[in-house]
Amino acid sequence: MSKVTVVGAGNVGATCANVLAFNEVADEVVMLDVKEGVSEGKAMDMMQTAQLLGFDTTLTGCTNDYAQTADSDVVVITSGIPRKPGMTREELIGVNAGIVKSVAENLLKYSPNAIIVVISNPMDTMTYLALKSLGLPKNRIIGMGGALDSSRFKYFLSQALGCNANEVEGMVIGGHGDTTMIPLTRFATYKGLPISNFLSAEKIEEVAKSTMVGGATLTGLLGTSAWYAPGAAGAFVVEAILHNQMKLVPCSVSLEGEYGETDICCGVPVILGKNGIEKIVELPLDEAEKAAFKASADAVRKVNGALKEVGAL
Ligand SMILES: NC(=O)c1ccc[n+]([C@@H]2O[C@H](COP(=O)([O-])OP(=O)(O)OC[C@H]3O[C@@H](n4cnc5c(N)ncnc54)[C@H](O)[C@@H]3O)[C@@H](O)[C@H]2O)c1
Ligand SMILES: O=C(O)C[C@H](O)C(=O)O
Repeated sequence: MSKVTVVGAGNVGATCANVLAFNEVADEVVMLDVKEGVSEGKAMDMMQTAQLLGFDTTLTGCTNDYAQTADSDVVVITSGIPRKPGMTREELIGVNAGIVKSVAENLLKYSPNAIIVVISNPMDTMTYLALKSLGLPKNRIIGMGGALDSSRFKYFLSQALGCNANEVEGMVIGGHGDTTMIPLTRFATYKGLPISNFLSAEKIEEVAKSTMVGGATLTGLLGTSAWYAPGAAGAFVVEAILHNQMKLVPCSVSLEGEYGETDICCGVPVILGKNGIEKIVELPLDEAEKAAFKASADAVRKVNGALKEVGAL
C-alpha cells in the first residue's frame, strides 16, 4: 500500500491531491490543513468524483491531525501563503519559513522514512530550511520548481513553434525565481533537433523571458499565484519517486560541489526514483550558462541568509 500526504489543502495542495488520485499514483492520499473542515470537505468532494472519473485511490482529509499522515511514503508541503500581484516569491519568507519548518517537523514524527517534496515559496530557500532543520539525507529532500518551470518553457516553445508541447524538450535549471531561472535554450529541441533550426534568436529570447516570469504573469491575471500546473507538477514529481520511474527532472536539491556550489539547494537535473534523488546529473554547461548558474545560486544564497533574520535557522 502506498501513501502520500499533502499538507496545505489550498489551491496547489488540493490540485496536487486531485491529480494524484485521478492518476492513481498512490493507494491513499491524505490532505492536511489548519483550516477546520477544509481538507475533509475537499477530500469528500474529490471522492465523489471517483466513480465519474474511474479511480480507486482513497482520499481523506484532516484538520491538523498528523496521526492521520502516519507512514506516508512521500509527503508534499504546500502550506503557506502565496504571493499577490506585484510581489516576489522571496517576500513570502517571513510567514512561510515558520510554517514550513513546523509542518516538516510534524510530518517527520509520524513518517520517519518519508521523502519530502517542498513546494511552498520561496521554494529553494524552504527546501534548504527543510534540509537544515530535519537533518535527513539529501536524497530525501526535494524542492519542486524545475518540473513546473520546464513545463512552462515547453508550453511557450510550443506556442512559438506552433506545435504540440509534447513534441518539444527543454529544461529550466537554477533558482525558482523571476530573475534566477535559467531556461536552457541551447539544449532545447523540437523533434530532437535544436530549436535554433526553427526559431530566430529574438524569438528564443522572448520564450526564455516569458518562461522566467511565467508565475508572475499568472499571478497578475489571477490575483493569486497559479495552481493547476503547480499542482500537476507536484504530482508528477511524486509519481516519478513512488513509481521508481528514474525520470530526469530538474529539482531543487542540496549541492555538495556539483555545478561548483555547496551549502545550497538549487535547481539542477536529477534522476528521480524510489530513493528520491537517485543521482544529480551534471550538464556540460558553456561559460555563459555557468555564469548564469553562479549568479542564480548567489541570489538564492542571499535569500537563505534571511532564514536567520526570521529566526527559522
Ligand atoms: N514551487 C512552486 O513551483 C510553486 C508553485 C505554486 C505555488 N507555490 C507556493 O505554494 C504555496 C501554496 O500556494 P497556494 O496557492 O496553494 O496557497 P493557498 O492559500 O491556496 O493554500 C495554502 C494552504 O496552506 C494552509 N496552511 C497554512 N499554514 C498551514 C499549516 N501550518 N499547516 C497546514 N496548512 C497550512 C492554508 O490554510 C491554505 O489552505 C505558496 O507558498 C505558493 O507561493 C509554489
Ligand atoms: O509564481 C508564484 O508565486 C507561484 C509559483 O512559484 C509559480 O511559479 O507558479
